[in-house]
Amino acid sequence: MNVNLIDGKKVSKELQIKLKKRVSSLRQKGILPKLAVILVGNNAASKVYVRNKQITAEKLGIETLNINFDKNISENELIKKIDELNNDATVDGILVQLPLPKQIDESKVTQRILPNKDVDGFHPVNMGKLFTNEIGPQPCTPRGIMELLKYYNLEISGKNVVIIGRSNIVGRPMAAFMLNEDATVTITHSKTKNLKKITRQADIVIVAIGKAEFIDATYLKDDAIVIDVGMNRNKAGKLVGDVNQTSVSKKVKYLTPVPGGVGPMTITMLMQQTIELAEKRINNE
Ligand SMILES: NC(=O)C1=CN([C@@H]2O[C@H](COP(=O)(O)OP(=O)(O)OC[C@H]3O[C@@H](n4cnc5c(N)ncnc54)[C@H](OP(=O)(O)O)[C@@H]3O)[C@@H](O)[C@H]2O)C=CC1
Ligand SMILES: Nc1nc(=O)c2c([nH]1)NC[C@@H]1CN(c3ccc(C(=O)N[C@@H](CCC(=O)O)C(=O)O)cc3)C=[N+]21
Ligand SMILES: [Mg+2]
Repeated sequence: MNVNLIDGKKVSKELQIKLKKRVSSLRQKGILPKLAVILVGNNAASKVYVRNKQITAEKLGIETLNINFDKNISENELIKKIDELNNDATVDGILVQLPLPKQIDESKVTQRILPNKDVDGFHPVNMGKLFTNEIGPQPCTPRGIMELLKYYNLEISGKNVVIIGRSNIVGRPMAAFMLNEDATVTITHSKTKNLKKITRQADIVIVAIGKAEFIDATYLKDDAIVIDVGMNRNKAGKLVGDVNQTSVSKKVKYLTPVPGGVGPMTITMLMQQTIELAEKRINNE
């Protein structure tokens, strides 16, 4: 059986045509949607993300404010900047790139961003809304994955979904999204025993562990749908996922490639959410 590649680049392009129109209509009303991005230090995955965000925002007409801090910045300095952006009426969305250096408490930073400027959907108020199936800003990567499954008409209701990884960025919110669509959800992590036994029963496997090409065909059943979230550099410096794509593509039914799968969708969802927050300016007037 030949694997079907899930083309995140193509789906992104299609969605971005609609987003561009929404930006134009905002700009006609005098609203310039604006996203502020804070990067501390220079994590490799974060740098890819920052670069691609910049390119896409320009293409769609979204204003960006890029703020770069040295990795030794204090927590107080970072908090001060967030407060400044919270109070800046021209800023619709604030995103702080994760991970942050050790001296900075990630949850403190996440909670400092006003929930109505929390374009990543990581604030506990917004996470709470997601887990109770209410509307609010949502984490972009899992939201993008849901869009991909919808685009390819892949059924979720009643399916066995196994998520590998329990980060606040991907694994945990992914579980909530899937539960909201009536999947039967299992979250696994580094303390999970017999991981293979669990993943081999999954109809849909979402891999977000941060280890280059860790998952091979032996973890999966024949007709599985595999979503590879990983964004790693291999020894040759090439961008690879958490899934051994060569091994897996001989076995499964659907697979997201790296690059060109989940990554572009994360960017597109971030743009969409920035627009959604900017559109609220009209409703709040
Ligand atoms: N494409 C995209 O848009 C995005 C890509 N990424 C990429 O996705 C990957 C994961 O990111 P993120 O979620 O932030 O990573 P984290 O490092 O925050 O979390 C990794 C998770 O994987 C679990 N884990 C690690 N090793 C194993 C193992 N051997 N078996 C089972 N579980 C394991 C950890 O378990 P424990 O909790 O026990 O430590 C942890 O829950 C990275 O490569 C990152 O760059 C991230 C965000 C967006
Ligand atoms: N607060 C926060 N939110 C995040 O969502 C977040 C973060 N911090 N920290 C870093 C990770 C990583 N991440 C990526 C998103 C898109 C690509 C991406 O565009 N990938 C392209 C790469 C193409 C290329 O340039 O080679 C692709 O997969 O096709 C990469 C990485 C978001 N993250
Ligand atoms: Mg830290």
